[in-house]
Amino acid sequence: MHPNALLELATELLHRVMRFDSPADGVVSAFFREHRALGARERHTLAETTYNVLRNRLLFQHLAQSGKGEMERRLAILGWQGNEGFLRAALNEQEQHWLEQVKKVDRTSLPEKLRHNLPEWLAEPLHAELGNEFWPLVDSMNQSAALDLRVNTFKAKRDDVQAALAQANIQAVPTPYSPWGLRIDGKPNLAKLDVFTKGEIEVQDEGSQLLALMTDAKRGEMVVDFCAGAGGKTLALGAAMRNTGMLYAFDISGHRLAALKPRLARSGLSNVHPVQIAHERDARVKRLAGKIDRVLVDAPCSGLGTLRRNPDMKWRQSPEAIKELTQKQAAILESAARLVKPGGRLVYATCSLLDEENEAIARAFIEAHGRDFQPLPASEILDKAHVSASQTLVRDEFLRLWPHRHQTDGFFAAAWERR
Ligand SMILES: C[S@@+](CC[C@H](N)C(=O)[O-])C[C@H]1O[C@@H](n2cnc3c(N)ncnc32)[C@H](O)[C@@H]1O
Repeated sequence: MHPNALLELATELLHRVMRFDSPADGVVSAFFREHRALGARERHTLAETTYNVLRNRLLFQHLAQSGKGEMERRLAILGWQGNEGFLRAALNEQEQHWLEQVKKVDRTSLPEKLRHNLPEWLAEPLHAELGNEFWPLVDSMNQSAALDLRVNTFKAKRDDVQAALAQANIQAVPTPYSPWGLRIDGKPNLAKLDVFTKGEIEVQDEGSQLLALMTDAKRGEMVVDFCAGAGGKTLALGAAMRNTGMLYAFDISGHRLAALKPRLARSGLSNVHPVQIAHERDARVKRLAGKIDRVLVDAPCSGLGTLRRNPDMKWRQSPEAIKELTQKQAAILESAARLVKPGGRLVYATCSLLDEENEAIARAFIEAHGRDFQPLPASEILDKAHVSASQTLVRDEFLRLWPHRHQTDGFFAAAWERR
């Protein structure tokens, strides 16, 4: 493809993504389906350029002010993640000159907001919470995430999967905390590997694995994954239950639950029952009141812990949207709590970094239900689950994961036992 044609495609893709009306990964996939002739390297350049612009939006928009022509084209030039010579061949003389000038700007001398590339409403609470660790967090969120796998322990052992991957020239090392995890170097295509087609592995961030470990579902139990989505955690819970007992996967989204089906088929689990509910107070939920051993609420949240993978979230979220989410989170937790039987466990989790979606929800819950629910310290649960260095993963009684500290997405979890 002619260099300028690829740059034009990057420009068009940025136009679409930067409407911020739907998630960037979906927009990129739809764009690739429209342009089937694109080769792997071209797709890589387009996707990585887009993500680089999303990560550095404020900085690039500032730098782009000095250039001429379409804004999105200038942003694509600044964020280019392909061959440099190829890019140069796409630029006219004026653009080449502009780019040379822009490269000379001392970025370290720019105002803070152009260096952290976060909206102010997000930068402020993170700064207040983290102090000196704010900048390491910013750096870690601007890098792409490692590829983590969860070994399906119902079907395979971690060592054996690691050896099978090595045979396929894929180097994997055990994840530092989760006893189920392997971390892979690079982003190899896994879909055709035997270990994948036989259901011995699933792609899952180590932090997500730790949420399933916090739930500690056991053989023969009745378990509810209240917000199961496409079932990342459901599959981990089902494997921990050794395919026994009964695991309900609830969600209001039929298409997310549909995406669970092929994963279930690969996993070899037959103890999972996906149920599409209308809302958290659905009659099918009420029927199970007081009967469930473990309930995981992986609540809908701002997703701000996943900025390494979804940098568009920081531009698509707003304080108003988060406020609405917190009301939903409290309502879902309230309903889900009714399912738990005496002696049973309730886990509330998010992939958000914000106190208001995490500790604040957990504390309000315990304030209202302290008589019925006893907090369980996360470090004790994690120790029992053979998670290494559990003390480094918690704050107060809660699990609190940060990309810059733990090389996972940002996660929160609180656990209680029903008295
Ligand atoms: C964080 S995602 C779940 C991710 C999933 N647990 C996984 O591991 O892949 C939150 C899910 O909550 C679902 N949801 C939103 N409102 C809900 C409600 N009122 N009751 C149950 N699920 C809900 C969303 O459809 C979404 O799939």
